[in-house]
Amino acid sequence: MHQIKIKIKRDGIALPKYETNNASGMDLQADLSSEIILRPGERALIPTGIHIELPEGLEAQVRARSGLAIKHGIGLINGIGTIDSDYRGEIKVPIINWGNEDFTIQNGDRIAQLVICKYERINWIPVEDLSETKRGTGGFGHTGK
Ligand SMILES: O=c1ccn([C@H]2C[C@H](O)[C@@H](COP(=O)(O)OP(=O)(O)OP(=O)(O)O)O2)c(=O)[nH]1
Ligand SMILES: [Mg+2]
Repeated sequence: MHQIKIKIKRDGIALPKYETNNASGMDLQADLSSEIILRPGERALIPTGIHIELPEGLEAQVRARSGLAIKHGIGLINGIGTIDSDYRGEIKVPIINWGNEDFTIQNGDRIAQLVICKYERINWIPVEDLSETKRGTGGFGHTGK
């Protein structure tokens, strides 16, 4: 288990936690002074009140919660949010209401989840030719349905 530093903006903000024994994600709670109502099609950047310090080699991914997606059409505008290991700002969640009803977010609501992952950094080697493979340049449905 990695020990990761976390700074919370003010008293009363709970640390994100795993909800079950082997959950990969920790839910992120909205840190709001007043509720936000998202009309259908509206988006908002929701603060969480937390800042983290990841070591080189670990990133955090902000992912949607499937229950909110299925029940209310709530998703992340950016697909999966990337929290770089050198980011020290507040983690924020860019959410959108894809549903057809208003969605209300209150302080403390669990709006997304945070997954800590390993990442690799690379150097490019520019070349003229790449190795041959059976797939070659085929893609995007090339192997059939
Ligand atoms: O869902 C997200 C995505 C990003 N971030 C923060 C952490 C991340 O390290 C930083 C930059 O994110 P990203 O690289 O995805 O955005 P950008 O538009 O490329 O901004 P920048 O030019 O600052 O890299 O914003 C969040 O708080 N939530
Ligand atoms: Mg960037």
